[in-house]
Amino acid sequence: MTGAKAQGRLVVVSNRVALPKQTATGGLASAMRAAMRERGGLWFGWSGKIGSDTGRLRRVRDDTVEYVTLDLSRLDHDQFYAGFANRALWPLLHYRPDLVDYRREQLEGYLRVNALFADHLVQMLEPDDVIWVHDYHLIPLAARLRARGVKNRIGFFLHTPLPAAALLIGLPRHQALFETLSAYDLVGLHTARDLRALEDYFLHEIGGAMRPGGRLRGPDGRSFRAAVFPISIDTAQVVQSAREATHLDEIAQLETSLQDRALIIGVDRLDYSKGLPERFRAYDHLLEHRPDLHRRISFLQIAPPSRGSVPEYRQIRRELERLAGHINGKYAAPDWVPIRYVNQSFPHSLLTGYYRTARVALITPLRDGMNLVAKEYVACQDPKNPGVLVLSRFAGAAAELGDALLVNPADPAELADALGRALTMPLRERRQRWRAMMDVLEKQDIDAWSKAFLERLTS
Ligand SMILES: O=P(O)(O)OC[C@H]1O[C@H](O[C@H]2O[C@H](CO)[C@@H](O)[C@H](O)[C@H]2O)[C@H](O)[C@@H](O)[C@@H]1O
Ligand SMILES: O=c1ccn([C@@H]2O[C@H](COP(=O)(O)OP(=O)(O)O)[C@@H](O)[C@H]2O)c(=O)[nH]1
Repeated sequence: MTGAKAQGRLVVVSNRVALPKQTATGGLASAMRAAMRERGGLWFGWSGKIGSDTGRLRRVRDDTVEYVTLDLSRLDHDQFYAGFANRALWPLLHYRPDLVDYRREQLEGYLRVNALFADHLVQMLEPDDVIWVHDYHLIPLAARLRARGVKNRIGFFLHTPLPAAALLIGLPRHQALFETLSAYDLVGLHTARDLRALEDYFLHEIGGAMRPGGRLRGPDGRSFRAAVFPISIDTAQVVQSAREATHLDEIAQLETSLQDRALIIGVDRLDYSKGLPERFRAYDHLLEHRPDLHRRISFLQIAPPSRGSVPEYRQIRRELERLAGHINGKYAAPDWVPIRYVNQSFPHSLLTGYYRTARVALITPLRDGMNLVAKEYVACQDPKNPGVLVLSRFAGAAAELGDALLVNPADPAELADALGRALTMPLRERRQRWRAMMDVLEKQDIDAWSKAFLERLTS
């Protein structure tokens, strides 16, 4: 970090901002909160509020971080956040072209809000600031800043997967959007697969080139670096939080309610990318084929509602209610409920206790940029008696956590087998797998991630 610090204040820009004392249910907010705590600086983004006008600024200071947030008007919110970002880009980036609902006026709203972010930001910037922009909501922001004369170093990190170029080109006006990445100095991605997709897109779809030294050149002649920086968690803090949570009343209550049954846990925003219906069907499959497990296990799925203004999210919520009801109706006994399905968010400190109580974590997104819950689950385990992580091959975390039981989430039988194996895994094997994953998380924590990115950006 020293290299970056010498170059001035850190200015983070993201749509979602983790304001002090707010429960942050998304990984970007959780991770950047931890990263900003270490470094300090300015964090600029959406306030999370819809006002009568776009543009009202709110300022809060908390220790070393100054938060400046912007209200969005209903129209801007609907076109930018609930529209182009989450009805066109999100499904595209998660390999779901069938769900992409592209509308030109929403793209225009998206570009308008990016220009507005640039207008406000320009007024707050100092010449030595290092600017770090986050995620698919703000892809064209650097181009808008450059057009306003900003010469500072600007980095971009994509928190979602980047799908194959063949999918990216299906988006109308894709080049006008994605070629603006060349206005950044550095573009960071979670995995080598995402980086390959970016290179392939620039080299083979839009007439870019690879320059000697590995910089990518866009068709506009600007060049930038692109590299892999897998995001992580504040490992030491999460370990400590899980130890402390063992004393919480809520954890004792959960343990009492389990009556010695093994707890399986899932924690996901209610999002179609998280593979929740497939997971519920796999659990159904397990109960159907393993009657010996009835009454001996309990599955807690925490799924806080997310992006409720987007129709696909309301639909997945209805589908899951139906599936949970179906499974409980089929197998429940007067003293046993197979699925506890909870549409509520919990403070991070309490979640760490739930993770530690669980014998198995079932984390099976169809596609996920990283999935920090997987990493948090591992960090929260009791080293003497760790639980088992069942993890989708298609979560970015699988690239680093190869000692989890890796599964294809689309196959309920494969998933059910992995779950059965996790529930009976001998202690020795659980410890070996946990130790190998913990070694990764102790070395690659959130601090190492932000240092690596910022050092590369400022070198
Ligand atoms: O801001 P929301 O619309 O409420 O959504 C929450 C966040 O979801 C996505 O998170 C991603 O970032 C995580 C950290 O890198 C990563 O582990 C996960 O795989 C991603 O899904 C989204 O990318 C964020 O912008 C949202 O804030
Ligand atoms: O009730 C909840 C549910 C989730 N989270 C946190 O939200 C983040 C979710 O990040 P992840 O990368 O797994 O997925 P995303 O939601 O960003 O797609 C993790 O830090 C969770 O601990 C939380 O604090 N409370």
